[in-house]
Amino acid sequence: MITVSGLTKQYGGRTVVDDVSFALEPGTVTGFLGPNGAGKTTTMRMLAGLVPPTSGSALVDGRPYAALPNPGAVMGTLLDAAAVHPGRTGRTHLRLIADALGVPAARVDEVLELVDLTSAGHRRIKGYSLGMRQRLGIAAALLADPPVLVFDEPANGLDPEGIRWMRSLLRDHAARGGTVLLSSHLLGEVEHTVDRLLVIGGGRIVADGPVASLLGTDGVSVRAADAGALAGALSAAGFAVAHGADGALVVSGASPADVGAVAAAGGHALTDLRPLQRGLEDVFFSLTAA
Ligand SMILES: Nc1ncnc2c1ncn2[C@@H]1O[C@H](COP(=O)(O)OP(=O)(O)OP(=O)(O)O)[C@@H](O)[C@H]1O
Repeated sequence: MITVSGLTKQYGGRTVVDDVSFALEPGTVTGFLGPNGAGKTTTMRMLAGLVPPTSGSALVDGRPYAALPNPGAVMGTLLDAAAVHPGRTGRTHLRLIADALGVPAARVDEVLELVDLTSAGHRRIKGYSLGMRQRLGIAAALLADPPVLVFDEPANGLDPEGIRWMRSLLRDHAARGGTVLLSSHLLGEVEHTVDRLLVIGGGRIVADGPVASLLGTDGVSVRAADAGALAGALSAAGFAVAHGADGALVVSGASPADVGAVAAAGGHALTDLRPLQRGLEDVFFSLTAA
Protein backbone atom coordinates (compact mmCIF):
# COMPACT_ATOMS: atom_id res chain seq x y z
CA MET A 1 0.00 0.00 0.00
CA ILE A 2 2.66 2.53 1.11
CA THR A 3 6.25 1.72 0.26
CA VAL A 4 9.04 4.14 1.07
CA SER A 5 12.52 3.13 -0.14
CA GLY A 6 15.77 4.94 0.46
CA LEU A 7 13.89 8.22 0.66
CA THR A 8 16.31 11.12 0.99
CA LYS A 9 15.90 14.90 0.96
CA GLN A 10 18.63 17.49 0.97
CA TYR A 11 18.16 21.22 1.35
CA GLY A 12 21.19 23.27 0.35
CA GLY A 13 23.53 20.33 0.88
CA ARG A 14 22.04 19.47 4.28
CA THR A 15 20.39 16.04 4.48
CA VAL A 16 17.13 16.38 6.43
CA VAL A 17 15.67 12.98 5.47
CA ASP A 18 18.33 10.33 5.20
CA ASP A 19 17.73 6.99 3.45
CA VAL A 20 14.34 6.33 5.05
CA SER A 21 12.63 3.04 4.20
CA PHE A 22 9.40 1.51 5.52
CA ALA A 23 6.23 -0.16 4.31
CA LEU A 24 2.81 0.36 5.86
CA GLU A 25 0.27 -2.43 6.05
CA PRO A 26 -3.52 -2.17 5.82
CA GLY A 27 -5.30 -2.55 9.14
CA THR A 28 -2.58 -0.84 11.16
CA VAL A 29 -1.93 2.52 12.75
CA THR A 30 1.73 3.51 12.63
CA GLY A 31 3.07 6.33 14.76
CA PHE A 32 5.80 8.43 13.17
CA LEU A 33 7.61 9.78 16.16
CA GLY A 34 10.50 12.16 16.46
CA PRO A 35 11.59 15.44 18.02
CA ASN A 36 11.11 18.77 16.29
CA GLY A 37 13.09 18.98 13.08
CA ALA A 38 13.59 15.19 12.86
CA GLY A 39 12.21 15.05 9.30
CA LYS A 40 8.63 13.79 9.86
CA THR A 41 6.85 16.53 7.92
CA THR A 42 9.35 16.43 5.06
CA THR A 43 8.93 12.65 4.75
CA MET A 44 5.13 12.98 4.74
CA ARG A 45 5.25 15.81 2.21
CA MET A 46 7.37 13.64 -0.09
CA LEU A 47 4.81 10.85 0.35
CA ALA A 48 2.07 13.26 -0.72
CA GLY A 49 4.03 14.52 -3.73
CA LEU A 50 4.36 18.04 -2.31
CA VAL A 51 8.16 17.92 -2.14
CA PRO A 52 10.32 16.05 -4.67
CA PRO A 53 12.78 13.58 -3.10
CA THR A 54 16.48 14.11 -3.75
CA SER A 55 16.67 10.33 -4.13
CA GLY A 56 14.67 7.23 -3.28
CA SER A 57 10.97 6.75 -3.71
CA ALA A 58 7.66 7.00 -1.88
CA LEU A 59 4.93 4.93 -3.51
CA VAL A 60 1.22 4.68 -2.83
CA ASP A 61 -0.33 1.60 -4.40
CA GLY A 62 2.86 1.16 -6.39
CA ARG A 63 2.96 4.67 -7.86
CA PRO A 64 4.07 8.13 -6.78
CA TYR A 65 1.04 9.88 -5.20
CA ALA A 66 0.85 12.49 -7.97
CA ALA A 67 0.74 9.76 -10.63
CA LEU A 68 -2.41 8.18 -9.17
CA PRO A 69 -5.56 8.81 -11.26
CA ASN A 70 -7.45 10.26 -8.26
CA PRO A 71 -4.86 10.57 -5.48
CA GLY A 72 -7.25 12.07 -2.89
CA ALA A 73 -9.45 8.99 -3.15
CA VAL A 74 -6.51 6.75 -2.26
CA MET A 75 -4.73 8.77 0.41
CA GLY A 76 -6.18 11.50 2.60
CA THR A 77 -3.63 13.87 4.08
CA LEU A 78 -3.56 16.34 6.91
CA LEU A 79 -0.34 18.19 6.28
CA ASP A 80 -0.92 21.87 6.77
CA ALA A 81 -4.21 22.74 8.44
CA ALA A 82 -3.30 26.44 8.20
CA ALA A 83 -3.19 26.39 4.38
CA VAL A 84 -6.83 27.33 3.85
CA HIS A 85 -8.52 30.44 2.47
CA PRO A 86 -9.56 32.28 5.65
CA GLY A 87 -12.40 34.16 3.94
CA ARG A 88 -14.21 30.99 2.88
CA THR A 89 -16.69 29.14 5.01
CA GLY A 90 -15.78 25.65 6.15
CA ARG A 91 -18.55 24.21 3.98
CA THR A 92 -17.38 26.08 0.84
CA HIS A 93 -13.81 24.97 1.47
CA LEU A 94 -14.97 21.34 1.59
CA ARG A 95 -17.31 21.79 -1.40
CA LEU A 96 -14.38 22.93 -3.57
CA ILE A 97 -12.29 19.95 -2.52
CA ALA A 98 -15.25 17.59 -3.03
CA ASP A 99 -15.68 18.94 -6.58
CA ALA A 100 -12.00 18.39 -7.33
CA LEU A 101 -12.23 14.83 -5.99
CA GLY A 102 -15.47 14.05 -7.82
CA VAL A 103 -17.22 13.42 -4.51
CA PRO A 104 -20.98 14.20 -4.26
CA ALA A 105 -21.78 17.44 -2.42
CA ALA A 106 -23.87 15.50 0.12
CA ARG A 107 -20.66 13.99 1.45
CA VAL A 108 -19.62 17.48 2.67
CA ASP A 109 -22.41 17.46 5.25
CA GLU A 110 -21.50 13.92 6.27
CA VAL A 111 -17.89 14.81 7.01
CA LEU A 112 -18.85 18.06 8.74
CA GLU A 113 -21.03 15.96 11.02
CA LEU A 114 -18.27 13.42 11.49
CA VAL A 115 -15.84 16.08 12.76
CA ASP A 116 -18.50 17.89 14.77
CA LEU A 117 -18.43 21.08 12.69
CA THR A 118 -22.01 20.98 11.41
CA SER A 119 -23.04 24.14 13.21
CA ALA A 120 -19.80 25.98 12.26
CA GLY A 121 -19.88 24.96 8.58
CA HIS A 122 -21.43 28.23 7.43
CA ARG A 123 -18.90 30.37 9.30
CA ARG A 124 -15.75 31.83 7.78
CA ILE A 125 -12.59 29.87 8.53
CA LYS A 126 -10.81 32.98 9.83
CA GLY A 127 -13.07 32.78 12.90
CA TYR A 128 -12.18 29.13 13.58
CA SER A 129 -10.02 28.09 16.51
CA LEU A 130 -6.88 26.04 15.86
CA GLY A 131 -8.77 22.90 16.92
CA MET A 132 -11.63 23.69 14.51
CA ARG A 133 -9.15 24.19 11.67
CA GLN A 134 -7.63 20.87 12.55
CA ARG A 135 -11.07 19.22 12.43
CA LEU A 136 -11.75 20.89 9.09
CA GLY A 137 -8.46 19.51 7.75
CA ILE A 138 -9.44 16.04 8.97
CA ALA A 139 -12.85 16.44 7.28
CA ALA A 140 -11.12 17.30 4.00
CA ALA A 141 -8.88 14.24 4.29
CA LEU A 142 -11.92 12.01 4.85
CA LEU A 143 -14.06 13.40 1.98
CA ALA A 144 -13.36 10.65 -0.53
CA ASP A 145 -13.18 7.99 2.22
CA PRO A 146 -9.64 7.02 1.19
CA PRO A 147 -8.11 3.78 2.50
CA VAL A 148 -4.87 5.52 3.50
CA LEU A 149 -4.67 8.41 5.98
CA VAL A 150 -1.47 10.38 6.51
CA PHE A 151 -1.86 12.87 9.34
CA ASP A 152 0.90 15.23 10.48
CA GLU A 153 0.52 16.12 14.17
CA PRO A 154 -3.27 15.67 14.09
CA ALA A 155 -3.61 16.35 17.83
CA ASN A 156 -2.35 19.93 17.39
CA GLY A 157 -4.87 22.35 18.85
CA LEU A 158 -7.32 19.63 19.90
CA ASP A 159 -8.54 19.51 23.49
CA PRO A 160 -8.38 16.22 25.44
CA GLU A 161 -11.85 15.22 24.25
CA GLY A 162 -10.85 16.06 20.66
CA ILE A 163 -7.71 13.95 21.01
CA ARG A 164 -9.79 10.99 22.25
CA TRP A 165 -12.16 11.47 19.33
CA MET A 166 -9.28 11.58 16.85
CA ARG A 167 -7.71 8.44 18.34
CA SER A 168 -10.91 6.45 17.95
CA LEU A 169 -11.41 7.79 14.43
CA LEU A 170 -7.96 6.50 13.44
CA ARG A 171 -8.36 3.18 15.28
CA ASP A 172 -11.76 2.63 13.64
CA HIS A 173 -10.28 3.41 10.26
CA ALA A 174 -7.59 0.75 10.76
CA ALA A 175 -10.18 -1.71 12.13
CA ARG A 176 -12.02 -1.36 8.81
CA GLY A 177 -8.83 -2.31 6.99
CA GLY A 178 -7.44 1.19 6.47
CA THR A 179 -3.79 2.21 6.67
CA VAL A 180 -2.86 5.07 8.98
CA LEU A 181 0.36 7.01 9.48
CA LEU A 182 0.29 9.74 12.10
CA SER A 183 3.17 11.83 13.30
CA SER A 184 3.79 13.29 16.69
CA HIS A 185 6.63 14.67 18.76
CA LEU A 186 4.70 13.74 21.92
CA LEU A 187 5.06 10.16 22.99
CA GLY A 188 2.06 9.91 25.26
CA GLU A 189 -0.11 11.14 22.42
CA VAL A 190 0.52 8.11 20.22
CA GLU A 191 1.49 5.40 22.69
CA HIS A 192 -2.06 4.08 23.09
CA THR A 193 -3.21 4.72 19.53
CA VAL A 194 -0.61 3.01 17.41
CA ASP A 195 0.28 -0.61 16.66
CA ARG A 196 3.74 0.21 15.53
CA LEU A 197 6.24 2.96 16.12
CA LEU A 198 8.56 4.37 13.51
CA VAL A 199 11.02 6.56 15.37
CA ILE A 200 12.98 9.17 13.42
CA GLY A 201 15.88 11.27 14.67
CA GLY A 202 18.13 13.52 12.59
CA GLY A 203 16.43 12.34 9.40
CA ARG A 204 17.15 8.64 10.02
CA ILE A 205 14.87 5.85 11.22
CA VAL A 206 16.31 4.87 14.61
CA ALA A 207 13.69 2.31 15.65
CA ASP A 208 10.82 0.48 14.02
CA GLY A 209 8.61 -2.07 15.73
CA PRO A 210 5.58 -2.84 17.86
CA VAL A 211 5.12 -0.42 20.75
CA ALA A 212 5.41 -3.20 23.36
CA SER A 213 8.73 -4.48 22.04
CA LEU A 214 10.24 -0.98 21.86
CA LEU A 215 9.16 -0.24 25.40
CA GLY A 216 10.58 -3.48 26.75
CA THR A 217 10.39 -4.27 30.42
CA ASP A 218 12.60 -3.28 33.29
CA GLY A 219 11.58 -5.88 35.84
CA VAL A 220 8.70 -6.22 38.24
CA SER A 221 7.18 -4.35 41.13
CA VAL A 222 5.65 -6.65 43.76
CA ARG A 223 3.95 -6.27 47.13
CA ALA A 224 3.39 -9.08 49.57
CA ALA A 225 1.73 -9.56 52.95
CA ASP A 226 5.24 -10.25 54.31
CA ALA A 227 7.56 -8.23 52.08
CA GLY A 228 10.67 -9.13 54.09
CA ALA A 229 10.09 -12.87 53.71
CA LEU A 230 9.41 -12.53 49.98
CA ALA A 231 12.54 -10.39 49.54
CA GLY A 232 14.57 -13.17 51.21
CA ALA A 233 13.06 -15.84 48.98
CA LEU A 234 13.68 -13.81 45.82
CA SER A 235 17.30 -13.11 46.82
CA ALA A 236 17.81 -16.79 47.59
CA ALA A 237 16.47 -17.58 44.11
CA GLY A 238 19.13 -15.27 42.60
CA PHE A 239 17.10 -12.15 41.86
CA ALA A 240 18.30 -8.62 42.64
CA VAL A 241 15.72 -7.10 44.96
CA ALA A 242 15.45 -3.46 45.99
CA HIS A 243 12.98 -1.93 48.40
CA GLY A 244 10.94 0.65 46.52
CA ALA A 245 8.54 3.26 47.82
CA ASP A 246 5.49 2.23 49.89
CA GLY A 247 6.88 -1.18 50.74
CA ALA A 248 6.90 -2.43 47.13
CA LEU A 249 9.83 -4.61 46.10
CA VAL A 250 11.51 -3.88 42.78
CA VAL A 251 12.94 -7.00 41.14
CA SER A 252 15.23 -6.10 38.24
CA GLY A 253 15.35 -8.30 35.19
CA ALA A 254 12.51 -10.56 36.41
CA SER A 255 9.17 -11.24 34.78
CA PRO A 256 5.87 -11.42 36.71
CA ALA A 257 5.95 -15.19 36.07
CA ASP A 258 9.41 -15.49 37.70
CA VAL A 259 8.26 -13.66 40.81
CA GLY A 260 4.94 -15.54 40.92
CA ALA A 261 6.78 -18.88 40.83
CA VAL A 262 9.07 -17.93 43.73
CA ALA A 263 6.09 -16.65 45.74
CA ALA A 264 4.02 -19.79 45.08
CA ALA A 265 6.90 -22.11 45.99
CA GLY A 266 7.37 -20.37 49.34
CA GLY A 267 3.67 -19.84 50.08
CA HIS A 268 4.00 -16.01 50.04
CA ALA A 269 0.72 -14.13 49.64
CA LEU A 270 1.08 -11.36 47.02
CA THR A 271 -1.01 -8.21 47.21
CA ASP A 272 0.24 -6.62 43.96
CA LEU A 273 2.36 -7.71 41.00
CA ARG A 274 3.08 -5.62 37.89
CA PRO A 275 5.73 -5.33 35.19
CA LEU A 276 7.76 -2.12 35.24
CA GLN A 277 7.78 -0.64 31.77
CA ARG A 278 10.57 1.55 30.62
CA GLY A 279 8.91 4.88 29.82
CA LEU A 280 8.57 5.55 26.12
CA GLU A 281 10.16 8.87 26.95
CA ASP A 282 13.37 7.13 28.09
CA VAL A 283 13.43 4.84 25.07
CA PHE A 284 12.80 7.74 22.76
CA PHE A 285 15.56 9.93 24.11
CA SER A 286 18.09 7.12 24.22
CA LEU A 287 17.25 6.28 20.60
CA THR A 288 17.29 9.81 19.24
CA ALA A 289 20.07 11.25 21.41
CA ALA A 290 22.71 10.58 18.78
N1 LIG B 1 11.84 24.04 2.57
C1 LIG B 1 12.86 23.84 3.40
N2 LIG B 1 14.05 24.42 3.19
C2 LIG B 1 15.10 24.23 4.00
N3 LIG B 1 15.06 23.44 5.11
C3 LIG B 1 13.91 22.81 5.37
C4 LIG B 1 12.74 22.99 4.55
N4 LIG B 1 11.75 22.22 5.07
C5 LIG B 1 12.25 21.63 6.18
N5 LIG B 1 13.54 21.99 6.36
C6 LIG B 1 14.41 21.52 7.45
O1 LIG B 1 14.37 20.13 7.49
C7 LIG B 1 14.47 19.63 8.82
C8 LIG B 1 13.33 18.67 9.06
O2 LIG B 1 12.11 19.40 9.12
P1 LIG B 1 10.69 18.71 9.27
O3 LIG B 1 9.67 19.79 9.27
O4 LIG B 1 10.55 17.63 8.28
O5 LIG B 1 10.80 18.06 10.72
P2 LIG B 1 9.68 17.52 11.67
O6 LIG B 1 10.18 16.24 12.21
O7 LIG B 1 8.37 17.51 10.97
O8 LIG B 1 9.66 18.59 12.82
P3 LIG B 1 8.45 19.32 13.59
O9 LIG B 1 7.99 18.36 14.65
O10 LIG B 1 9.13 20.52 14.17
O11 LIG B 1 7.41 19.65 12.58
C9 LIG B 1 14.44 20.86 9.71
O12 LIG B 1 15.75 21.14 10.12
C10 LIG B 1 13.91 21.96 8.82
O13 LIG B 1 14.43 23.19 9.19
